[in-house]
Amino acid sequence: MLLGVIADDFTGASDIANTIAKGVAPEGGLRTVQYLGVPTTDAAADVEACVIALKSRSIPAEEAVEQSQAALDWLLAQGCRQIIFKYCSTFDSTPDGNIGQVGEALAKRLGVKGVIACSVFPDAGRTIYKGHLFVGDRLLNESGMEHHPLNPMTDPDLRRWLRLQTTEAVGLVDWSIVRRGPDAVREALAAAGGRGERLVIVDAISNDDLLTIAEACKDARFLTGGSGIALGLPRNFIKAGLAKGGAPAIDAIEGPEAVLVGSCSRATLGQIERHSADHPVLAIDVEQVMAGTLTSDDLVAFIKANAGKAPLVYSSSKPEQVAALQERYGREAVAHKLDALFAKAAKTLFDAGVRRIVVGGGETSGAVVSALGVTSFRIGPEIDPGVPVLVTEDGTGLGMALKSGNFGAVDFFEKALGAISAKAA
Ligand SMILES: Nc1ncnc2c1ncn2[C@@H]1O[C@H](COP(=O)(O)OP(=O)(O)O)[C@@H](O)[C@H]1O
Ligand SMILES: O=C(O)[C@@H](O)C(=O)COP(=O)(O)O
Repeated sequence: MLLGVIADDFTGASDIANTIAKGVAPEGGLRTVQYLGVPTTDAAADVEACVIALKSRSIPAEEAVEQSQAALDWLLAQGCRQIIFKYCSTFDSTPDGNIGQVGEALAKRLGVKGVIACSVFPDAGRTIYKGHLFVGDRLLNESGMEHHPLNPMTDPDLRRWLRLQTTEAVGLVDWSIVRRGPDAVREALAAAGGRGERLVIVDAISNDDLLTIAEACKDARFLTGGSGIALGLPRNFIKAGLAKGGAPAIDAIEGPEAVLVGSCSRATLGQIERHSADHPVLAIDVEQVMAGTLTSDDLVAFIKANAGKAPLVYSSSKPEQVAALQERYGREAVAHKLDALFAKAAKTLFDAGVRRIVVGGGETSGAVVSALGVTSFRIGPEIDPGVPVLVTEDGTGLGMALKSGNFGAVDFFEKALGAISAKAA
């Protein structure tokens, strides 16, 4: 086993699994499996990269650390040479955690300092300059992420934000160093470690910068960041003769379909609007869900009645409506109720024969996949940057796409259903 990843949510896990499986031309990627939770058995002999999806982004920090340590134990037992802690490209966390606590705990356990913390993902518009995170041409705190239902991102200065979650100093390797190449980055990280900086924000504004950083981290035991940091890592192993490379391939999945959306992110709202122009969509009335008068049976009935037409159900609302619902019922209570609603609907639909399920939202995906009892996925082709086709390994023939809230082109939902059933070229 070459590469082991601990991801703090399910969409994030499939994002980085996609990056590793795809790699970069001409070498290609690694044979990658995504596990849902810490596996209880060893990985298959042909697997070169394992991504463990946790649901630890929004839980208390001590629990997130505990789960991440358990994932690390398993990855080390598989013989992984390099470990990554994957978090969101928009640095999703609160002043209470969990990126800092988990990153520090894993780094301490592995006995390393001067560890990169880089959430850059240029293909999805995320760049870091002078330690400040941009989404497209806006700073993080003006990108829509300031309205996130669970972790409003109100500060684009990642060193300052991360420092709220760490016990040790946080460093910065800025772009003037990154542009000088891999040796300069390696030296700067070593110097940061020498100063006692455990985690170090690293600037990057392009995929070329990420390839520089990956080369600098060729021998690093531990990295933290978004999926972008993995871009050049398969190539390191392939060039060293430790893996063969190539493109990901899986079987096409046919069968009835459903699109379930709990993400309230800006990109998702646009995708729902687009989908509703020529497909049946059901807007969930959250007040009715909270009152118990709208249940998963209503979602299931709608999906079944519209089989074959790419039916979509969503709870997603605009920021002011989300705020009003949270004010009335409490943030956790609404999220919990909606996650449970989608989870139950997905399980009923799967039992009724639905075999292509597309989910919008990280927390929502975690709830759905857990309810379906899926333990691992093989990684297929990329649908849009950061979102691959996933097919269950257990022979149930379930094809899925787990879309991070802010990912995907405007026609994502229709495209994803098509990609799951598309035969390999
Ligand atoms: N209308 C709503 N009001 C409040 N919270 C909502 C609403 N719809 C969904 N949610 C909750 O908001 C959270 C969205 O997070 P997530 O699914 O991770 O999406 P994203 O990927 O956009 O972050 C979920 O826990 C979901 O249950
Ligand atoms: O890094 C990213 O942006 C994604 O991989 C990710 O983690 C998305 O999380 P959600 O927005 O909660 O889906």
